[in-house]
Amino acid sequence: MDNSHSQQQRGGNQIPLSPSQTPRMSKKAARDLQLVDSNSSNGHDRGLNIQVILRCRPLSEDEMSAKTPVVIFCNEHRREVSAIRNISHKQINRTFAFDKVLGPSSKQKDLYDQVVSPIVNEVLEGYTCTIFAYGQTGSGKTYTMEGERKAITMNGEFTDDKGLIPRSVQQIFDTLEAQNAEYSMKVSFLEIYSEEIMDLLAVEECSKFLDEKLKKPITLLEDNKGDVFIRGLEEKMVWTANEIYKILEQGSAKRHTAETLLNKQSSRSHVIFSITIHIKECTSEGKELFKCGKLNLVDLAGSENILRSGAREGRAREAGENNKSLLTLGRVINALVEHSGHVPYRDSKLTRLLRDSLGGKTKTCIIATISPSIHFLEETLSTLNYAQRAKNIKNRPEVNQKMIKSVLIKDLYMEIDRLKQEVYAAREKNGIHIPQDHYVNQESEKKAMAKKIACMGLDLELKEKQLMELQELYIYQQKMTSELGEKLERTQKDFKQNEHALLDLEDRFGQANATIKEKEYLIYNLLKSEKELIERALGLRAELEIAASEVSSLFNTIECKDKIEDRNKVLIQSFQTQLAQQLEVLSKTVAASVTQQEHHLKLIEDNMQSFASTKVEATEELQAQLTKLKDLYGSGFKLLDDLAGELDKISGLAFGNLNSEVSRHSSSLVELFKEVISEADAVLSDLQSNLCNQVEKLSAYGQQQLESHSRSLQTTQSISEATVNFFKTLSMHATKLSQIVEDAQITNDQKLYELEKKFEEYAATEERQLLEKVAELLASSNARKKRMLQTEVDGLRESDASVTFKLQQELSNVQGLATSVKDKWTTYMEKTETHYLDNTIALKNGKDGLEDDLQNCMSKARMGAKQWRDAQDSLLSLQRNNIDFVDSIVKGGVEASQRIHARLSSAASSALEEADGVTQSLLSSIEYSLKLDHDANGNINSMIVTCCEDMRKMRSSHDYQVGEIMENAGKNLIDDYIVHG
Ligand SMILES: Nc1ncnc2c1ncn2[C@@H]1O[C@H](COP(=O)(O)OP(=O)(O)OP(=O)(O)O)[C@@H](O)[C@H]1O
Repeated sequence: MDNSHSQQQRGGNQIPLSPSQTPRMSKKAARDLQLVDSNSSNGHDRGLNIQVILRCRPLSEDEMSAKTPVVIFCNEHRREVSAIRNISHKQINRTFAFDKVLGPSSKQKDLYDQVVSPIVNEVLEGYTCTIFAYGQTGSGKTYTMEGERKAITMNGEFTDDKGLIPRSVQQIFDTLEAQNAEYSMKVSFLEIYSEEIMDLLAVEECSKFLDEKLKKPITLLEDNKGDVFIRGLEEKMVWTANEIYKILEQGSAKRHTAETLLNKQSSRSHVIFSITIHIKECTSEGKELFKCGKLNLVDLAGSENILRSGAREGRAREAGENNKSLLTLGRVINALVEHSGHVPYRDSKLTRLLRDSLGGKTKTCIIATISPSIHFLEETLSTLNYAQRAKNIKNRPEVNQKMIKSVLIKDLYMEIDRLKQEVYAAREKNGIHIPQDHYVNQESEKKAMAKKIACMGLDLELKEKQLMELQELYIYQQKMTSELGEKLERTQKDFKQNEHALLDLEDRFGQANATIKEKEYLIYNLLKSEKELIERALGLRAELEIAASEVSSLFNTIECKDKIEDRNKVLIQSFQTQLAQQLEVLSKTVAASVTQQEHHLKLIEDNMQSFASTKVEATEELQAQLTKLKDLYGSGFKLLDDLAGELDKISGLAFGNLNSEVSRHSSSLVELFKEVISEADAVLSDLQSNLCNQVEKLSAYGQQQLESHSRSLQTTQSISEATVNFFKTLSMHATKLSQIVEDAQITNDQKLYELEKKFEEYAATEERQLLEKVAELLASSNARKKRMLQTEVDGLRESDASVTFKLQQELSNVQGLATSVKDKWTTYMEKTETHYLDNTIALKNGKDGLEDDLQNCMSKARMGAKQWRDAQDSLLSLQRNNIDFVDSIVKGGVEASQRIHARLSSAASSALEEADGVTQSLLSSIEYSLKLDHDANGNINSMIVTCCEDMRKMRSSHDYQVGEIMENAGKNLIDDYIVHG
């Protein structure tokens, strides 16, 4: 009937174990021992998901009386829980599935039977199992783990409200007793508060320092292999269930005492109650083995957030630390679910201690507790999310290795020795004394702790700074909150005012609705008509766009035309400038040629004048020589007359008979001389007349030359004048042409501007009219526009054609003018050539005549000389004939005659000599004159040839230039008007 009693009776079956002995230590020892049983073959080593149970508590009495709405609905059958909330602005409808769902009506027994009992059986099989209770404050964690405080009756019996811990304890003992097993059991009870571990089973040493010693702080350490163990944790051996209940009561009492001191600590601390069981087994070979099972029952702190839990100032750290454990637990769960490489077990003591329960070899169950109240919906959803995530964690549960008795005993002896040493050290010396290796370990731990403390100090400073910032933020937020509160109040006031206004507005709204309906009908009709209008307008717009595109193409054409006209203008201007340049060159060439010709003519004139003067001089010299000759002959004749008178006198005196003869001879001689003189006179007069004739001819020839040259000068001048006139006319025509082009352009521009203006006016008018009478005007408008455009285009074409015609006319005029000028030029050139040829012929004739005359003169002179020689011969023969005859008669007068003869001879020889000299000089003069003539002829010929050549060259170059210019101009103009056409 009393479980504790019955257990005490079976105390002899229980195995005493060291308080610090844990399954981890068993593992360590097992390395040196024989491995008896392997759990790898039992099929439980495969990944097994953590079991997650959802428990929803019922509404409390207060909540029920306040008619708190329920927002959580559990479907145990489908193992689903739904959070449903319907508010106008926000709608929540979420469903979560778990391994088991226990609704508000579920009892403690239901949970235990369905969930915990199988776990306890696993523990008794040698597994380590952990059960977490997770949820917000007041959701029923403690109720689930421990049960109602009044669950124990006055007789020490439990009511139906007892939690899973007492039920588990009861089941363990019941099972072991039923098996009649030999076992040992130890329990530990600790609390993690502000990341500090408190041993809830520690003995109170001194009531004086109750506060300090109330909970003995213990440390969490890791060995070299990273396994976690707790130094200084009390593990109490228990033999009966009642002992455990007492321990639980004591531990809870400690918690409650602290709670009164630290103000509701329970909801912010994590509590772990552990039961470790060693059960003896005998193999078939008779060997004694010990299997070890462990059950961890964890009541976690409330999962609500720090601010909501009301942590302030000094308690912020506490809340933060507890929250740190919870947050780390969450992060560990996330890391395990997401299979990330690093799992932050070491970040909190809770996760360090329960490392094996999360992703390790432990069988784990999480009981998530929630409230159905609407007020905790947010936290409830958070818990549900958290639990659902935790569902995905996989553990690989393993049965703890079994140990043989001897090893276990050896291990226990070692532990006893260690404890004895501690006791010995304590007895020998005052104060605290520990063994050497413990001291060394503690020192190293101290150093590590000091380092850690330094780091934590820095961390603390940082955290304090952050805290300050957060406090400031918090103050600011509070300020904001108060402001917002004020605003809210104001808004509420406004809201009330607005409510009245809203009612008015509602009335108005009703009226307006009716009006709107009427207007809607009107708008509908209007929209319909507007739609039709828009369709029509769109059609019209399309047509307008087409018209606009046509107009733009027309504008483009006109623009193109403008460009062509501009180009023509530029071409004409360039042609004009080119023509002016070439004309200038031509006029310069003509002027140069005229100057050259004038120069040539002057040269010819000078030459002719010099020739004429030379000729006149020569002729005068010749005349002078002839006169001299005449005088000489006259003096000779006079001398001869004198001699003859003397001879007459002598002969009259000496030879009377001879008078007749002498007079006969004399008369015959006189006659002869007269004849000779007359002949000589005739020859000389002939020569003189020839020379005069020649002079006349020369002067006539000079005159002729002068006349011809003045004629050619006149012709050249007239050619120059004609050319200048031609160019003047040409430039006048070019000016006219450019004027015509400019006029045409101006007219076109004007017309285009008018067209544009007209088009704009038309477009505007049309638009206006179109809006009024769209459909009717469309056809007429288009026709009008087309007509207008056609008219304008025709006008433009006509003007273009007229301009083209004018330009062609002007071009033909220019061409005709150029042809006539060319003809005139040719005629002038032919005339000039003819004149030059005539002049040349006349000059040649004159030259020939002159040569003939000179030849004639020469022959006459030769004849005169011959006659003179004949006369001399006749005289000599007459003298010889008369010598014998006169010898006798003129014997007396021989001497005189001889003297006379000698004198005559000397006179005759001197006369002959002089005559020869004169004749010689005459001949040389004639030769010089001939030479001069010849030279003059040569000069004149060469000059004429040069002139002719120059004229020919000039003519050909002028012809070519003028032809080329005219040809180019004609070509350009024709080309341009071909392009324009
Ligand atoms: N399933 C349930 N059925 C009936 N009553 C319950 C249930 N769960 C909780 N309660 C009641 O709700 C109250 C709060 O429960 P409990 O103290 O266990 O919450 P808690 O989560 O442990 O809170 P804290 O974290 O503050 O310790 C208790 O009075 C308890 O009796």
